[in-house]
Amino acid sequence: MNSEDFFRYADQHTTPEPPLLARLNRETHVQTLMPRMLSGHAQGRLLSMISHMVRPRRVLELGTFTGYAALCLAEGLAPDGALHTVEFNPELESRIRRYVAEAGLTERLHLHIGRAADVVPTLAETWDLVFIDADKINNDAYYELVLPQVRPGGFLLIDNVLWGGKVVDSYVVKPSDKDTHAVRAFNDKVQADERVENVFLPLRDGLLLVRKR
Ligand SMILES: C[S@@+](CC[C@H](N)C(=O)[O-])C[C@H]1O[C@@H](n2cnc3c(N)ncnc32)[C@H](O)[C@@H]1O
Repeated sequence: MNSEDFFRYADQHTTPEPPLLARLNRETHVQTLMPRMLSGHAQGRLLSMISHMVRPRRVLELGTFTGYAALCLAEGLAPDGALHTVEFNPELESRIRRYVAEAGLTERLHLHIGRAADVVPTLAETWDLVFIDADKINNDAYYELVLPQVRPGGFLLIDNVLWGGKVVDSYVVKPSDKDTHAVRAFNDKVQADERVENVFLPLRDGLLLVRKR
């Protein structure tokens, strides 16, 4: 049995996507150049489940893409909760806003078009839950930027920490492969970071679940 069989079985035993998300998933695959950036069915349901467990008042996402994960993370918001998401590609804006409106979240889901490093310092919030999923080479910069804004006991999720499997020791990384070096260094840093507790989930392309002490 290969890993495709395992992933298919896992999908078959995970609550299906809500219809709006299934439509956004399909539209993203038909109309965008890199649809595999979208979190997708199983990871999306995990983000929703974590959001329901945390019941966050304030959620931050870095890297919106078409808005799929933002909609999943918004599912568990507290009644007075709000989600801020940052995307630097303005071509994605109209689709994101259309789906946010269809989900009835226009008042609670705030899209910021700009670079994460520029937008985050302008948001005077204390975060209960943060999803870092933008340009991976800057994972560490975003982690250090947002960690002081996360409440003690709050959570961070960092996506693509397996980086297609290139993080494992047996993979020989070329010196020029800056992204892989950055993802490896970031994962090692979090593992040694006394400020947090962490669990590495080998779901999809790897999700690092971090709790600030
Ligand atoms: C992996 S995708 C996000 C997927 C989305 N979180 C989801 O799960 O459906 C990464 C996104 O980050 C955006 N991005 C890249 N660099 C960025 C930056 N410096 N600031 C904000 N967004 C950035 C890209 O344009 C892309 O849409």
